[in-house]
Amino acid sequence: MTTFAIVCAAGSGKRFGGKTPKQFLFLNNKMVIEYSLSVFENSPFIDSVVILIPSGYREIGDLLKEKYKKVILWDYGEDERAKTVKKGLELVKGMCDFVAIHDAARPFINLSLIENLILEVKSSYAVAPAVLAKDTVKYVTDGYIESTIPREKVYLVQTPQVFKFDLIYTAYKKFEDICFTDDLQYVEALGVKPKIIEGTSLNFKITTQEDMIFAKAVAENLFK
Ligand SMILES: Nc1ccn([C@@H]2O[C@H](COP(=O)(O)OP(=O)(O)OP(=O)(O)O)[C@@H](O)[C@H]2O)c(=O)n1
Ligand SMILES: C[C@](O)(CO)[C@H](O)COP(=O)(O)O
Repeated sequence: MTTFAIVCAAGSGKRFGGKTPKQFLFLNNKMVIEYSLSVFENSPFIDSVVILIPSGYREIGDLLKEKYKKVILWDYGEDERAKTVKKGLELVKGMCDFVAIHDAARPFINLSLIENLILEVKSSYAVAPAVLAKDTVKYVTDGYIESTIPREKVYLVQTPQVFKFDLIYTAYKKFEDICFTDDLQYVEALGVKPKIIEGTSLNFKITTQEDMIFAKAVAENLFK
């Protein structure tokens, strides 16, 4: 059984701001993207890695391919995350049985998370880490609360989202005109129920400048 990781690193970071995409900023002595690449590199459950980058960043693509032996190729992504993923799926078609789709902007994954996801995907075909909402959750329209959602049923879903390749490829093909915000939704749209396993709050996505303050603290204290 062959498992590839597709690392989505083609975003421009509009909400984060600045010139350099957030996934290429340095945290201690390596770029944000390198934290997850290191974990994939060291995981016995991942065979190869493909990276999608923004246009204009060829040097970084070459550097990462040189430094991480499992990175077999990089290519340019597209203007929407979903389109970037679709391109990645086309690139690895016919090469793997399972695929782990990951946000480069989520640096703090770990080896046991990868192991748990890969063990689970063999029976559930679509699986992702998620964390239960900690705060009370409100459904709001125009600034006013309409209802309170039972928080024991609300999970915040993360990446890597791991799939049987044929399932996610079929789903992306069928709904190729829709840009969902995560990959599970393509499978859900087929009528398949993906599995959730326990994630960790450390696996947050660096989206805004505020997140970078937390990322620096985590990198400094836990990942040095
Ligand atoms: N066209 C895109 C958009 C996003 N991504 C990647 O998908 C992940 C999650 O996306 P997000 O946090 O939204 O990143 P950006 O799109 O860069 O941010 P923004 O939406 O603020 O522009 C990131 O690793 C990002 O690089 C991608 O590969 N291709
Ligand atoms: C895929 C994802 O990280 C799951 O939480 C998220 O949906 C990405 O959303 P974004 O708008 O591309 O940041």
